[in-house]
Amino acid sequence: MIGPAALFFHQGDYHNHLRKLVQSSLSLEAIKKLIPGVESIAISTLDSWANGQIINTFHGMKKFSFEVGILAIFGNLEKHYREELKMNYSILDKGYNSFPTNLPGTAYHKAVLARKRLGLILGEIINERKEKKVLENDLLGHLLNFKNEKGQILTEDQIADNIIGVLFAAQDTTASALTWILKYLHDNPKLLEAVKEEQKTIYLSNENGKKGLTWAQTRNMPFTYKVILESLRLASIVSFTFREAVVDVEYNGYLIPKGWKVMPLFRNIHHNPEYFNEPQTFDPYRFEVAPKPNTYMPFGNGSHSCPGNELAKLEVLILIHHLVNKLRWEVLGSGEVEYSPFPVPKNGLPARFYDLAGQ
Ligand code: HEM
Repeated sequence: MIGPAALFFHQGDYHNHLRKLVQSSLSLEAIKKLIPGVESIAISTLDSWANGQIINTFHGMKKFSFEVGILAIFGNLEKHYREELKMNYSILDKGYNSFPTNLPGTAYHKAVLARKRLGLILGEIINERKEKKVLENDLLGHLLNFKNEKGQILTEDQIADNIIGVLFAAQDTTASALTWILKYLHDNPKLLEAVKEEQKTIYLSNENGKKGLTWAQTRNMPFTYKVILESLRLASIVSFTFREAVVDVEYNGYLIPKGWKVMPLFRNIHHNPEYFNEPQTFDPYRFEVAPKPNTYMPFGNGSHSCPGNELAKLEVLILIHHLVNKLRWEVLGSGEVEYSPFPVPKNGLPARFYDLAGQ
């Protein structure tokens, strides 16, 4: 449903080539340039919540992370394309994990049709780009310009699968992280005050937000950054991954034979008291000391680790900056967790948001 040619389903040469393309479109140099765009998406997202109605925080954050994903992939894409992609992707999103009954009316069937339409829309965008012949530095530009050592280029299907793959990898993960951060800060008023203080100083130096955030400012939010690290540890959004033993491996006296599937459980490592004292306590200050090597892996590890981790942290910092400077929020939901499939506070953390200036 996501697309068989998406990079995370592959290894070897094809994976290496694609990973380089994705990595270079999400490098520090590339994401620096996205700051004004991400900021304007953050501001309009928050403005739409500020009237006190009940918001499903996770759904709201999903809209935000999707728009940021579109920006990183296509740069400034025309509005009608953005809307069509958004509408069809949300149908795909509802059906990709449903029981695969391909009968009219089922979520699965609707998702299959939406996936076909997404392929067509992406085809149109690709053709337009090719006609314009401009060399863009976004992910689509990198995918279109690729040629391997034999001079082969990527097919339209390979490009479409990888675009949908990146959107898939980027959306729920980042939205879940943001939702947990809002919950943890709400539950820990002293920590929220410390974040506010840090962000207020930056806001004031930007003439009450009249000037946009700079790259240097986003790299100098030490406490907010620790809140993000600790939220990723405690929530462990991607709680495990799959690997396959490519040779016989001996581990702790056990033999893992070649070909066996291995499932490293990041959450168990993140919640192990040997590595993180009182692991169930939300304590950003623990990150004043760097964790031991290989005990902190919210973005995975090795050749498939997350190429979007810097963009994810950047967009979270930007959203939190504007959130704490402009709004206060009341959480209405309980503390329970549900898996959809990523862990999210129950019912997406229903909350009311109020404009601080209007009070
Ligand atoms: C807080 C947000 C995020 C978290 C927690 C997260 C976590 C992860 C993890 C744990 C993996 C590795 C899975 C494995 O090893 O099997 C991964 C892979 C990946 N992530 Fe992220 N991610 C986040 C945001 C993003 C964003 C914003 C993007 C892109 C814009 C992205 C793109 C990818 C891609 C393309 C892969 C597959 C890499 C490969 O197979 O080589 N992620 N992510």
